Amino acid sequence: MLLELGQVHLFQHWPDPGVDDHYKKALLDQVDILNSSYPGGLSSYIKTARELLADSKAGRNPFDGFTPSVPSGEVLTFGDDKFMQYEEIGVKEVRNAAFVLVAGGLGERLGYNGIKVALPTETTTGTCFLQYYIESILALSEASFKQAQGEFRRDVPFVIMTSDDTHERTLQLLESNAYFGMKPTQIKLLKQEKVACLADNDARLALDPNNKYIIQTKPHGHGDVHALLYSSGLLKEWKDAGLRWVLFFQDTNGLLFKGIPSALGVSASKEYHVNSLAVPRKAKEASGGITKLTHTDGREMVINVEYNQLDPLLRATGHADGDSNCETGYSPYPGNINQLILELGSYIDELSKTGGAIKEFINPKYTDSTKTAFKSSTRLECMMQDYPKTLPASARVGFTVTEKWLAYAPVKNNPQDAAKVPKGNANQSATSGEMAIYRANNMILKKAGVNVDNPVMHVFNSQEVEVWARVVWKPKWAVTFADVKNKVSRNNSVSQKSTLVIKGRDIFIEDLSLDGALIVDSVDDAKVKVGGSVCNNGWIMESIDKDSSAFPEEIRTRGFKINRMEQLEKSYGEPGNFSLTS
Ligand SMILES: O=c1ccn([C@@H]2O[C@H](COP(=O)(O)OP(=O)(O)O[C@H]3OC[C@@H](O)[C@H](O)[C@H]3O)[C@@H](O)[C@H]2O)c(=O)[nH]1
Ligand SMILES: [Mg+2]
Repeated sequence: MLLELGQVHLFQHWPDPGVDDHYKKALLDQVDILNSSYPGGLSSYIKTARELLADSKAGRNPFDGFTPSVPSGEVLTFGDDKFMQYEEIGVKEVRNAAFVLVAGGLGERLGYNGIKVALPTETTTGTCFLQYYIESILALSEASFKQAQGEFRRDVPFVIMTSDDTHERTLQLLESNAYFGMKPTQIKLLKQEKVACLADNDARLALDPNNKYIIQTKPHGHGDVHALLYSSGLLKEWKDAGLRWVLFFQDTNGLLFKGIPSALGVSASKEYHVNSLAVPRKAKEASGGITKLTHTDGREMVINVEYNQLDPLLRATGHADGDSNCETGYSPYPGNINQLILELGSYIDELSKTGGAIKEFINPKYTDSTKTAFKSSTRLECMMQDYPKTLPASARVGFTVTEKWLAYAPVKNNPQDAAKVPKGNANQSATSGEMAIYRANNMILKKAGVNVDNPVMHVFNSQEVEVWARVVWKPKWAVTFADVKNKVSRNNSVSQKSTLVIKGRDIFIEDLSLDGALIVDSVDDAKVKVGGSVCNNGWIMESIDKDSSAFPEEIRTRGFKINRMEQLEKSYGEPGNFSLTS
């Protein structure tokens, strides 16, 4: 097969039989993996690569013939009637959903030594991303099944796509934490394989510079998730079990689940086959723009245009300013946060046609303008949000825009790069990601009638951030705004220096005046009223030096530590009614 595919160079340097046989066999084992893990096998990979390499050499781009324009979608405002209705519908639908986390990326921009899902979302409680995701899925499904009295309770499936870079450590994180409360059978890990590198325009496979019996490989991108789900047989299993929705999300967004219920409500109400979540986007931010593309032949699609392609596309189609803000101070194109909600039936139909293959792209770096040689080997790549590109015109493809403070604060940049982000654009660092969680929780409490102090500005790791009271709650306390409103009543106030951690489910905040740190926990059958005046020295945030070896990497990367001076900590371990009033 390899000879037919023009890959004779892989063998030309081979010594006589009997020499290095075991390396030669290993090469063929590797070929076997590369062949079986790609939809259509290596022949399909090489064919596509030749086409895309020829297009790239000729300077044809995938957007040729398309004109971009601003699409219209569902725009939500946190806390209004429509938002709350969608949340209610969305929670109901969770029992028919499966969740998929793509976590195969190394996070080169972040430069963290561990896996990204092990990073703390915030350091008040130290909850890591994976724990937050799992507890959110559990809390949402609990809320969903509660509404469906008597209905068969299934375990809402959770899939994590890993890669060789993340697989072992993800598994270890789950195992050493008892799967954060999920049943081990509820979670499936699917590992993506890397793809073969290409050495030249003829798509000759590249050999590892240090070992001529190994084909060099690189990541193929998060688009692999579709082929993996399809070939795993899980989609069919889910369909047979009556599921309707598959929700995709990424590895480091501490606000991720705040936008899920309403967006799922939008999907269900509008019967969207594809619903992408978006937030207002600042020009030049590293997030793709949701764009309507109209082709000269009449074709139309609403699709993500990746951040590195938006500016050239706009310039090539008569927008001299390229990727720039409009009069609103934002890019007119909503920013893709890569949380996708797919309707399972149409998803399976589509993947049955494509085998899970996603439209790919190639990005070779040429040595010179003749475009005959590459600086280093290249490979095909694909993105999960490109799934709609092959859909028929009849597909219902929409998107939902929510406020940025509510739904998106990823941790993607290391402190040095985050400090260079233009003022007004998101830092996307561990520092800003943590602050965004406190801000969102304060904003939500404020909307529910709590008197919260305004934030103060602080500089940590050379980034200026708003510091609000450190308010954190477990997902089981509230998954929707209606839950928050139900658990907060009368006159409450929280000062800026405060820390409020709510760990139990039935904790009711009533006439609380907090100026300090308060941590409340309770078992599920305890009902606790939290009120009165709580005043203590609290937990103070102190700047630290990001280069000081005195602190672990998780702390250095945010530029502050929490000094736990004094707190009121209460835990209710027995069922019954309790009241904390001081
Ligand atoms: O091969 C891969 C690459 C990445 N991933 C995962 O895919 C997710 C996204 O990866 P990155 O964080 O590198 O993505 P980027 O920041 O480059 O862009 C992504 O998020 C922001 C959106 O606006 C972009 O449209 C989207 O492509 C992560 O969860 C990562 O772990 C894989 O699972 N496999
Ligand atoms: Mg990336």
